Amino acid sequence: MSEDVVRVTDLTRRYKDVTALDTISLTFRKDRIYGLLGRNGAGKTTLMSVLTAQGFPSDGTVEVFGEDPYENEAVLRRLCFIRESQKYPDNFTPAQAFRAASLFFEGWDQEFALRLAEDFQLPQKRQIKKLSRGQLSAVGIIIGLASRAELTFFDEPYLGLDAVARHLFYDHLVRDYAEHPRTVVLSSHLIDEVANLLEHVVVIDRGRIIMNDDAEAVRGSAVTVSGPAGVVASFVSGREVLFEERLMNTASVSVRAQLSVAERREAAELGLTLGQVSLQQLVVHASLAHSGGGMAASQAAMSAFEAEFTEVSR
Ligand SMILES: Nc1ncnc2c1ncn2[C@@H]1O[C@H](COP(=O)(O)OP(=O)(O)OP(=O)(O)O)[C@@H](O)[C@H]1O
Repeated sequence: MSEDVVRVTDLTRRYKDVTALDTISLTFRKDRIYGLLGRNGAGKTTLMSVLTAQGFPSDGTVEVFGEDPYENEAVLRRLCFIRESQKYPDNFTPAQAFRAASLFFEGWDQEFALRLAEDFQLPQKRQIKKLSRGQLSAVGIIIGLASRAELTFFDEPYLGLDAVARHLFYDHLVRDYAEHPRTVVLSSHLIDEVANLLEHVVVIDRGRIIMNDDAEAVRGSAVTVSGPAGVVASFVSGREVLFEERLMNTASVSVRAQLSVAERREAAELGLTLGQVSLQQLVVHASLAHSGGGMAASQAAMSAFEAEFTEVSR
């Protein structure tokens, strides 16, 4: 039996003159945590909307649990989609939202929901419309976690959440996932924060997939070499330079490379320092390159781009 819970083939989604998704194909496997990353307007929400039947393809096919999800109750009951701007019925309290969720999701764990509500310090009897922005996000996060849906989408779920609450979310997600494996698709601009959660990374840029790889493989695909500029230059010669920074006579150059033990030893003998390139930097570089930003970017350009890429409105 197939381990794919999602199978998308040549999916295109157009909104009038905007092509939000452009002939993309991908699969999401059972019991993995996916990061769905990309710049503003890349097409992430559109993809999640189509997969959860809240939007429909203009072209191509979408299968979720082997079936077309559109108006398919049996499939939709196995999905949970938590959006950035999640809406609830007027006058609902969190307690009522949890009750409604418990009726819909077979795997709902009320005890877990209450524990999460306590951790997030969520007033459960206050009307949702009176909650703060961060508390509203907490309601969505609790429903997303406690539903234990086989396929859970979190689309930038933490608008307004403070750093403590965001880390609570990450901790609970990882721990609960270990006990109750399922497929989670997390869209986020805070790549460094979520990097350690992700097992697989899908990056979309202007409606196209530009990266679809195991997170470990992505992380291991590059290295930063630092030291005297001339020595660094000759060590990285012939390799694809992702970005570089120079300060006086020293340089720090990130290159696409998986160095062998011998190469690492050689670097050490030359007095060079090797460092990891973060997932965020690699994703930003991929987006920058796809946007026509050229090959190697200066560190300043990278930083500016990174700030723009990871900016979240609060
Ligand atoms: N209902 C709509 N009508 C017209 N254009 C739309 C509609 N929804 C989305 N778009 C456009 O489709 C593109 C993809 O939007 P989408 O919301 O999927 O991006 P995103 O990757 O989720 O962005 P963000 O990170 O900013 O949330 C954008 O150019 C957006 O303006």
